[in-house]
Amino acid sequence: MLTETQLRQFQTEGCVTIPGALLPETVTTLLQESKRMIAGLDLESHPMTKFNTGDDEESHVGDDYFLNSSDKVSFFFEPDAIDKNGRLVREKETAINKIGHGLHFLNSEFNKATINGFNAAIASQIGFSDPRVLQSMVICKQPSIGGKVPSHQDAEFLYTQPQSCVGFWFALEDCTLENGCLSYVPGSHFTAPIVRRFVSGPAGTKFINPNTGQEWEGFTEQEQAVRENESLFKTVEIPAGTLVLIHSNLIHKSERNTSAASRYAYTFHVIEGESEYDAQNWLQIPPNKPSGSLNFTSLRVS
Ligand SMILES: O=C(O)CCC(=O)C(=O)O
Ligand SMILES: [Fe+2]
Repeated sequence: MLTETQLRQFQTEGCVTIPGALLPETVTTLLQESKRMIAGLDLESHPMTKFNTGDDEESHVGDDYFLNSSDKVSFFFEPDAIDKNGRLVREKETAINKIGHGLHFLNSEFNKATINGFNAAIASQIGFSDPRVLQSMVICKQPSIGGKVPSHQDAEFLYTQPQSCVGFWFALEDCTLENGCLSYVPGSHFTAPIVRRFVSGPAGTKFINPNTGQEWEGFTEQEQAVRENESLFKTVEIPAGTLVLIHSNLIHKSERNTSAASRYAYTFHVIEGESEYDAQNWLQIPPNKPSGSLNFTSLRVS
């Protein structure tokens, strides 16, 4: 449960940190599980998909491997861990950017950390009536090459009508100023409308203007100013075990990891079952998955 102060902060700022949300032993288990999954990754059969939310033209986010990962445990590499011939230039243990997007139902430890009474109670406190877990991932933020996540709003990627997605982000290692801190513009969930959407179609992935449906033409100067004005961002250092709640419309980002320490985090996104999940969203859940249940996994525990 959130305290009243935490709930108020989420409502007014669009983001709140909840220390001690995971027991230390759960943090250890989830970290071990992440590393076990990476140890089991067979490089020979991997398509070497890169994941890059930056503006790099070369990014391969359109790959089927990425688009079809909603019901899998898929591994995405840091762009800087792969040379121009597609070969890994690091050990796989320090080369993975993220693992996703079906951990919440395919891995029993991540399932327990996701579908439980604590998370369900928070979901109901922040206004969900039918909370559904849509996607989950481990973000590794590897030492020295862990890429920055440019400022964005999660609703750009997980668009529902009305907007409903909330990110539940758990630090599995301390998140510090050196290893890729999160920061956000407090209150931007009220002031910054969603002006672009990341969609997939026959021609691959792209950003479109949600109002016109046409290709997105870039931020206006005013929109850009908010997203690039460092003084508007509030930086949060986050001890391991802390939960961070991120509102669908909140402008947030994270920095490159320039340190020698990794910054593992587990995050899943919840949407309201009664909201319409848009058919153009890049992430589509195949019918009858996971394993015969409804499209999304209900966060309610019975
Ligand atoms: O972990 C990060 O660096 C970025 C996280 C993020 O943007 C999210 O979970 O929505
Ligand atoms: Fe995000």
